[in-house]
Amino acid sequence: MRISTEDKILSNGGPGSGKGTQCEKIVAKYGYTHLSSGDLLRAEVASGSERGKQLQATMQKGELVPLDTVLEMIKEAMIAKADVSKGYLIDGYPREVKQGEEFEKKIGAPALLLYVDAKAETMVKRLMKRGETSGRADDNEETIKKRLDLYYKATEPVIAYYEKSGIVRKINSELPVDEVFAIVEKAIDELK
Ligand SMILES: Nc1ncnc2c1ncn2[C@@H]1O[C@H](COP(=O)(O)OP(=O)(O)O)[C@@H](O)[C@H]1O
Ligand SMILES: Nc1ncnc2c1ncn2[C@H]1C[C@H](O)[C@@H](COP(=O)(O)OP(=O)(O)O)O1
Ligand SMILES: [Mg+2]
Repeated sequence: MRISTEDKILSNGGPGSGKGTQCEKIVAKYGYTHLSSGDLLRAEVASGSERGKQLQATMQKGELVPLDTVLEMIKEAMIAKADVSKGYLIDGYPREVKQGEEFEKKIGAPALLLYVDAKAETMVKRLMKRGETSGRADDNEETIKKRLDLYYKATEPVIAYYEKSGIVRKINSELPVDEVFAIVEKAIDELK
């Protein structure tokens, strides 16, 4: 499956930076198909499948699930929406450079990477707050710390990897949600 470049936007950034929040607003305004790797994985866990049980254990530890699993899920979800999609907004993928390389090989190059950026301190605060109601097994102090460490080690290099192709737009996510979205809108509108 190859999907044209202009039909793919990536949303990346640390845990709790605000990717999901901005993606929701993008979907409401632009009608893209939102595919969050974390949501896809949590749906698999919720299904109670054997594969889901293994994923659950990995996610609870704040680690990355195997590349093949997550790429296969994204690909399947893209195919399922191919007829109706006005373009895809892929959230939380790639989380390591290797995932980016495989994505380019199997699906194609993206047009834009929204780099949703917030300070570590801000992300921890937001995740602890989210944890009060999210019911997510990974929104606890210990796992948050591991996710942050892994983010700086494995995922930040992804941003540098895409900088080379000039598609990265850094979004200051320290601002209130609507102000963040104004920056996001500008980045997307520049594509047109
Ligand atoms: N710009 C913002 N200002 C304040 N709180 C925010 C902002 N963006 C997101 N949040 C809050 O931070 C938490 C994490 O946001 P979320 O979108 O789930 O992040 P991610 O998908 O990157 O983990 C949520 O509880 C959300 O309401
Ligand atoms: N692309 C990917 N590769 C490997 N593991 C992934 C993944 N996307 C998500 N996961 C796993 C590990 C993450 O810690 C967990 C939660 O992901 P998420 O919902 O995208 O987190 P958040 O939105 O808080 O950044 O799921
Ligand atoms: Mg999210």
